[in-house]
Amino acid sequence: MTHSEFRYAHHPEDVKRYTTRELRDHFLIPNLFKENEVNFTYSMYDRFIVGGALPVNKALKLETIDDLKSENFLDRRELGVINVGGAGKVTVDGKVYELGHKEALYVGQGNKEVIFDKSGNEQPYFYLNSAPAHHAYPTKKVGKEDAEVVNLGDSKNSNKRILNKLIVNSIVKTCQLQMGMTELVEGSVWNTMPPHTHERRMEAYFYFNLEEGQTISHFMGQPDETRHIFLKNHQAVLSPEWSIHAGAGTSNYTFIWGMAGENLDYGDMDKVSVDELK
Ligand SMILES: O=C[C@H](O)[C@@H](O)CC(=O)C(=O)O
Ligand SMILES: [Zn+2]
Repeated sequence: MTHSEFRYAHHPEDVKRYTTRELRDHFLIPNLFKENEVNFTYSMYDRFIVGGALPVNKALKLETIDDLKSENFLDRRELGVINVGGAGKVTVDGKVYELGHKEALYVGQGNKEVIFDKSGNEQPYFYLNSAPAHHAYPTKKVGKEDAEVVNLGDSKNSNKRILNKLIVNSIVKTCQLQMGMTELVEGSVWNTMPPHTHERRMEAYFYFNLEEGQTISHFMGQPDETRHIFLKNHQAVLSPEWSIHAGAGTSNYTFIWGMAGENLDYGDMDKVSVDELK
């Protein structure tokens, strides 16, 4: 079964007046994983789709949704998949890709049948990002050993983390999509601090590997007008092009970042220093 929810884009002047409830309704994606369902949130931020597929006792098909008005989901789109659970497999037009924990798959535009399933007894959790695409690039698996690893931060500033570029243009050809995974080292809690914006691209963060009973405060907003949203494990949040996107947990955690928009230049960021934040 497939569910989809629609989200409009927002003007930063309007968001200044949002209540906690409104911020959560518009930006937080609280329920990505439901048993035997594919759940999508279709946003007007670069028409980026955030989703989750949780095949428990049956395989799940990537079905089209009303918002697309296309016969197949990937007729005019590309898809990124990262498995944040146990061993799973994704079958793309008959070809099987085994995806272990923290492994990624790029699925090119034009593929008709995509099936998410378990590989054995373990429970896979497939996190999905999709963006409009105008060219069919080849489908490609990106395993842990294929990742481009960047060490960021230090324990003195509680932001020591390992950034893994997975679906980026130096590793796999894409039209718009960029995805990767950042792992916070034990004792470190801050991601993307110092923060940045990139008006050329929107972004979505998906937080996982957060221990039971812990929480993450995700920070958004223009650098001089910030707001926060408290998140639980397995929740995602949309980041408008005008917004910072950073977080601090009550413990360490891992998160997936996904972006789409004007360019494929990962390093195109407008950096903000911590003393500019308000
Ligand atoms: O535009 C890029 C993204 O915000 C992330 O890659 C940042 C991140 O993972 C980090 O600093 O921990
Ligand atoms: Zn960013």
